[in-house]
Amino acid sequence: MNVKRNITIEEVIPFFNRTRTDVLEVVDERGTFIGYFTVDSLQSAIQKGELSETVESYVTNSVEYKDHLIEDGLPLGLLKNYKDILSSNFFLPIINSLHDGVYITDGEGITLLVNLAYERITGIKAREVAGLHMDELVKRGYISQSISLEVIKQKKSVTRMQTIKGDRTIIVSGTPIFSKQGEINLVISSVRDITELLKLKHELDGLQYWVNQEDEGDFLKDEAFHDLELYVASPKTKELFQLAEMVAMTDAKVLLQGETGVGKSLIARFIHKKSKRSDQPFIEINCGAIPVNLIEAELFGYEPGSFTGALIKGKKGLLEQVNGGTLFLDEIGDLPLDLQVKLLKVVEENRFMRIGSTTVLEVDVRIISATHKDLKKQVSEGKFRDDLYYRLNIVPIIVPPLHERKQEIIPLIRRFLMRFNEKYGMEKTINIDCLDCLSEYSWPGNIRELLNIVERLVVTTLDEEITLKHLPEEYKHSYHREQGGSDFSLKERVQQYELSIIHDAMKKYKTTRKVAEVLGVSQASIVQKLKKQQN
Ligand SMILES: Nc1ncnc2c1ncn2[C@@H]1O[C@H](COP(=O)(O)OP(=O)(O)OP(=O)(O)O)[C@@H](O)[C@H]1O
Repeated sequence: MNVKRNITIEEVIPFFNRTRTDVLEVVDERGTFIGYFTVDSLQSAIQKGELSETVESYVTNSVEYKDHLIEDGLPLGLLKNYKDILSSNFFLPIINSLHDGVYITDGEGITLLVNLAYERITGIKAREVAGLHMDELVKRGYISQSISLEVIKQKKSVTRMQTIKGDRTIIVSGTPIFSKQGEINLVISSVRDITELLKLKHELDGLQYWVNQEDEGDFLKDEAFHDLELYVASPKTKELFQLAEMVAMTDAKVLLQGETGVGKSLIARFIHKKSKRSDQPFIEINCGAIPVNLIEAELFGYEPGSFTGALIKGKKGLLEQVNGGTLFLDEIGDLPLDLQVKLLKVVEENRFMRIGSTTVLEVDVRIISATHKDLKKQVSEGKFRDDLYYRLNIVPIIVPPLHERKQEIIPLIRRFLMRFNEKYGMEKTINIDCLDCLSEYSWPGNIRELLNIVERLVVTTLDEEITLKHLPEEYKHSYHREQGGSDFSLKERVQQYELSIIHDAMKKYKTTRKVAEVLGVSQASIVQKLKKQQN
């Protein structure tokens, strides 16, 4: 802070108050430095009653005052030595009183200061790292990645989520402090342990779930839900089941659409249970799983000796067996075109003939169909008859994939955990990081996959608590990728990355042969990598 040489002692007093300094620079009219005006001079001028004198008459040129000048709130002379400031009796207690961890490096990445909270959160002691370059810390394995170095490289603030000590999740935010010349003087990184926060978040999710349960009232208490072991864990799913309940009252044909494992069969059974046909049979046939030449015989039945391999007495088809009840045609998109014609007759008139018979049989069957394919596209490609499509699709019910109803993941895990604990007489729990990781996973196999992994974890985990280390690698890829770092070696990380590429490709191309072709490696290598991961 500088003052003009011709201002009076009286006028200079507020400058001392404002800047809390004890030395001011004095300049001439052109701004050229001519000396210092100190608080001692001020005192002596006041004692002498020379308040109307100019500061120039009290100017001193002694260089000892230079270090007392205040710049950016810090004494200029001391600015040369951050270590002294940072380790001063004034600064250390302040920084040690913070709940968040603080890590300070200079502009080169040399560790200057680590506070107590940092030691507590990371287990890394200040005396072990003081004076070390961040590169060295990474090399010695203290940390997997240095945020400070990234800040220095990018010349801007950087924030990352990291896993430390295997089970703690932390958020590290590094901020650069620039000099007037635009160079980085210091990098201040704050470290917050968010494990507890995540726990709270998931407890809240869990709570929300129970609140929803209360909210469901009679809807959930209905025994149809319990018989089917069906959980309604979000308003979206509730709407879906309310729609299903409404159509259950009628005989309207329902077409359920959605990815594999989302719960289409379950909804079909729910509709049946809620309908007036509930005490009649419910029969499910998977049109994609039965060989084409057998579907016809299965559905329509046949007369004695109508084809080679037929039973002597002939056979009742499913349509006859399910008379009065509900027939669920799963994977309807796989039904061959010639059978679609025959099915259309049943759908339109409730009439059909057994194979090898000329007698028309009449049945009263409700048909619910389902598909994971885009049936409309199949119609436009000539693979599915449009008349049949419109007949079956009176009420379309679209079941969204699990990754679109993320808030259901944790409640479902909890419910399935309870189910399998009960089934296997166990008392397993799942820790919060594991839940967090599973809630970030993409669930290509939807609820079926979730059900299977929870059962597998309950049965195969020896510890009482299921943690991240018990999860198969494929469930951890996106989690580690998202967190931008982990305590894994480079080799492990490369392997994880490689596997995530294979998994993404498997989702797209379905077969190991095609994936091998696309990725330019042998099929055996893909199979081997996937197998290795499962072991
Ligand atoms: N809301 C739910 N509550 C409890 N379990 C569910 C729920 N939805 C689905 N499931 C379970 O997930 C598994 C897969 O469901 P389902 O067989 O109905 O799926 P899908 O869509 O018919 O699959 P696909 O197309 O492969 O036949 C089943 O074990 C089912 O009981």
